[in-house]
Amino acid sequence: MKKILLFSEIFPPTHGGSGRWFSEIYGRFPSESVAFLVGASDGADAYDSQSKHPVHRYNLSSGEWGVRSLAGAKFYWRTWRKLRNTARQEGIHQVHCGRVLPEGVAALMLRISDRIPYSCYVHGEDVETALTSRELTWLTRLVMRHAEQIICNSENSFRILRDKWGLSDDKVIVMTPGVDVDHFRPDPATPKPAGWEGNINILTVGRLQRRKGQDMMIRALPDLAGQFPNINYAVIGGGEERPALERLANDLGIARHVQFMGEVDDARMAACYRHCDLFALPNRRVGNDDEGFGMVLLEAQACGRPVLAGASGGTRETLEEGVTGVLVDCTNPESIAQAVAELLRNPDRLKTMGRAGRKHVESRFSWETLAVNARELFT
Ligand SMILES: Nc1nc2c(ncn2[C@@H]2O[C@H](COP(=O)(O)OP(=O)(O)O[C@H]3O[C@H](CO)[C@@H](O)[C@H](O)[C@@H]3O)[C@@H](O)[C@H]2O)c(=O)[nH]1
Repeated sequence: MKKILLFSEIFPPTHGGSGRWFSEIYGRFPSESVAFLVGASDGADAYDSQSKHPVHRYNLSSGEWGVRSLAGAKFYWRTWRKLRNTARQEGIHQVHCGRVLPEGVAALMLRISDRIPYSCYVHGEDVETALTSRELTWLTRLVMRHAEQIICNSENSFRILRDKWGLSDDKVIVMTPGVDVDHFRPDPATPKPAGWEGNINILTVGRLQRRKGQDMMIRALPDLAGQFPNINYAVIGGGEERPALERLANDLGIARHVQFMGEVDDARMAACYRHCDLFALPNRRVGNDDEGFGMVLLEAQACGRPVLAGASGGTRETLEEGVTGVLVDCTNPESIAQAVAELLRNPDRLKTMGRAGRKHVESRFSWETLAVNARELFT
């Protein structure tokens, strides 16, 4: 069996969609067929000691993804050396890169030095934002040209590669992320999160970054709080936008309706999913940054919750529109407030949607099934 090295900066215990995706899929492969070379992070030792696969950690963060600056060239040189040593030590036959940049550049160097082929994952926003710089466009194209396969997370990402990058269909495959339907499941016996009792709770999970749209939901809150005085907007996740979001809530005079919960562990997060009245990912395109797929929408549906997603990027592929959730233009707070109010006035519809959501993700997005498909594809 060919041995794969999964090479990705983002990997548990760091929170993030791609890291969860890779650990769930490759973690189900036989122990002798996979090794990991992944980003160093706090708490990694405890995580790695539970892994049945060898895990190598390396500090892959660098502000410099271009190759023309000295710092960028040095970063790729160091990263290639680490990748080459790990590949030789583990007897690797193919490298799977978590992203085209920066991981793919080091994998291309390894292909030249050691003739080990590589494939790259594409998430949507990465190949959109690369188009904003000539150097990153050139580098991305170079990495993709020499890759065996490009694996994208959604039909939406597939279309970006085909229409904006001119990639041929035979090189690109769509393999969506999934959800752990055993961990994320309805369970009314779970205690309600603190501060939720007696409130209408709307939940968003994800990094606090502009494309996720937490700001738009906060802007919709003055209108919603006028109609539902006990509304509570719970926000799970950390990120660069937190100070701006807190200021916004204060400026709008609705800070008491917004609960910033920060990063929480999976158990606490599951409790929030289970008890929210509505899960919302009010994503929108910001510049070239757009949501590629949105695993949080699968997690909420797995917990039997109705979902609202922005009508942008690949999020529509996570839900059955009108059946398990709704797609809304989240570029303005008015349309969000209107859609949320309509849903909250109809608790029976919310219940039906939640039940349908659970069935939807069970039948299409369980990791077990997706991992079997991935093994057939890769080994
Ligand atoms: N426990 C915990 N988990 C968190 C937290 N914040 C985020 N997560 C987890 O991090 C993941 C977020 O995944 P996505 O919703 O998919 O968003 P992303 O991190 O921006 O991921 C990118 O890659 C994905 C895979 O291709 C894409 O689905 C997504 O659109 C985006 O491109 C989810 O599994 C979510 O549970 C937190 O505070 N605590």
